[in-house]
Amino acid sequence: MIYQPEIKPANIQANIEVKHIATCRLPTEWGEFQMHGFEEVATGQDHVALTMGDIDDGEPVLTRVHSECLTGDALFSQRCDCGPQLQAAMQAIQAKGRGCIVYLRQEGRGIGLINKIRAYQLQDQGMDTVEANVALGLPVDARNFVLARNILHYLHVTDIVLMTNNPQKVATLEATGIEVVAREPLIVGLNKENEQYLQTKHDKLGHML
Ligand SMILES: Nc1nc2c(ncn2[C@@H]2O[C@H](COP(=O)(O)OP(=O)(O)OP(=O)(O)O)[C@@H](O)[C@H]2O)c(=O)[nH]1
Ligand SMILES: [Zn+2]
Repeated sequence: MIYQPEIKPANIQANIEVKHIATCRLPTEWGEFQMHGFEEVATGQDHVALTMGDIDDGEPVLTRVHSECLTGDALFSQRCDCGPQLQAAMQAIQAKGRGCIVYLRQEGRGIGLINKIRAYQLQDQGMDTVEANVALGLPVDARNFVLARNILHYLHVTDIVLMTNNPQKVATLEATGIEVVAREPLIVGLNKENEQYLQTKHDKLGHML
């Protein structure tokens, strides 16, 4: 438990039940993972987890809880650090031969792709990442991490070493019942385009950068 009292977890989050659908091999540039497909029971929204090695032996599992970022993860955007973080997490898991990536389809911190594009448009006009969401009448962070807990529990993972710079993610996961035994920073992908964005994440969202 590395909960820091000054960091408040997000409000008690709704339980989003998931069901496991299928699992396959996923050979990647960073080794072979198993890819597990899940669906939310209520909506059918899909999510995946990538795992490597034996993760159900009760030992803490090196884990990344990654939120979908189409622009950063797939389109090589330099507006954020998501793509390099995902890559670094996969590399770290390969180096250990054991770990888990929960890939949540909660694009744009949960506001969805189109709203993220709207928010980027406002950021092009001078707002920061927080101000843009507020100006759109949207939550700054609408993600639900109970979902991640449910996926981890399906995989028999209860104790994790979490790769993140976001202390609120640690606190929120702990509030869901996941034991975060340690945090590993993921400071990669800095560039001229995302300098200001990362500064805002540090100043307004408490990220440890
Ligand atoms: N609404 C909004 N979402 C963004 C923006 N930039 C990145 N995102 C989304 O933010 C999510 C990633 O969250 P981050 O705040 O970058 O990082 P984090 O997951 O909280 O913390 P780390 O574990 O350290 O990566 C992804 O879903 C991205 O699509 C933005 O300017 N506006
Ligand atoms: Zn991103």
